[in-house]
Amino acid sequence: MPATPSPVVRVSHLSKRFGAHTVVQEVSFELAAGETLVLLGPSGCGKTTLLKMLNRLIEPDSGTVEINGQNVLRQQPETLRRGIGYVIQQVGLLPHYTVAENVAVVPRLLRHAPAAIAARTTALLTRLHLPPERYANQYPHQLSGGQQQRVGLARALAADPPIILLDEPFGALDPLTRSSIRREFRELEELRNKTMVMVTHDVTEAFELADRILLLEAGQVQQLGTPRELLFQPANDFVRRFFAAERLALQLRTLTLGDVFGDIPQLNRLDNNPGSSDTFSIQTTVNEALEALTSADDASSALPFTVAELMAAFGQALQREEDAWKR
Ligand SMILES: Nc1ncnc2c1ncn2[C@@H]1O[C@H](COP(=O)(O)OP(=O)(O)OP(=O)(O)O)[C@@H](O)[C@H]1O
Repeated sequence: MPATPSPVVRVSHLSKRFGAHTVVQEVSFELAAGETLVLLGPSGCGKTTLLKMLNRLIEPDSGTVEINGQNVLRQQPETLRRGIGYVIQQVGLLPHYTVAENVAVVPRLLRHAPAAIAARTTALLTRLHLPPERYANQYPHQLSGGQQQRVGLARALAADPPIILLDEPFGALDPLTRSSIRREFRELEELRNKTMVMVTHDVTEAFELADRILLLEAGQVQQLGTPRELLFQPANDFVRRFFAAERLALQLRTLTLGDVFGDIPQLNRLDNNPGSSDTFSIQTTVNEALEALTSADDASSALPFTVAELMAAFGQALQREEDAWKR
């Protein structure tokens, strides 16, 4: 059997107290390369404190953090942080530096060659929908909140760190901008192979971006698992209640056409049809298919079922999930 690759991040029994208040309690998890873990939970549950212990912005009282098998306490915090991208809600761009200069901060510290830095900056700004000829020489105050957030992301990616920590990266944006940046973020080639830990208190965001979710309450792990596990196999009443208000929306986003219709021939045809394979597949979520079927354009003509058929199949799939869990 091939050896299991060792985790990129390993957190063991991590705890932190502020005065008499235990903010993070005995938290453990491991992250494989390329995995996205979302830290989710109510305000004040310890998400940010946990995140900041990964790059030593906060030192733990007990427990260990290992990155690539090395205890972070044995590394210089500055060296450690240069190898880990960090994106925060407040963005923290340097106001008297241009966009390009802000993006280049870490590569300059790392003494990358100027030509390489310029090429990387241009590529990243282009990829993040900030055409460099227009934005490279602008200052942060000349940008919208969404654009500043993109520059913050470009800066975190500039030195190509394998690990990225994100603390409410879209928190300051209005809901529409937020959801469109989130879509871009999901599709960004630069992020495909990164190992990421992201803090949010937005349940939809967590479900859209996470491979696994770590749900915290009062510093304690309530459940660690895939979005689907948290939704369909809640570990306790807290987990169940946490998702109750948005349960239907999350179920629609979690179950796919493959889940609800099984392996039916029409769906296989979808996969094999070059005209539609980019748009719909058995991995398309019920939510995406529903949006297409109810939209004004004719994207839905590629779908071999109606809204009513989709909803009926969705209802049956939910029942199957619940029955499987009861067994
Ligand atoms: N430096 C500090 N000194 C004392 N208490 C702190 C400090 N930092 C955080 N806390 C407390 O620790 C608890 C957890 O804070 P933390 O910021 O980690 O929570 P959070 O889950 O990220 O919250 P939010 O979603 O509101 O940002 C809170 O009760 C907070 O008041």
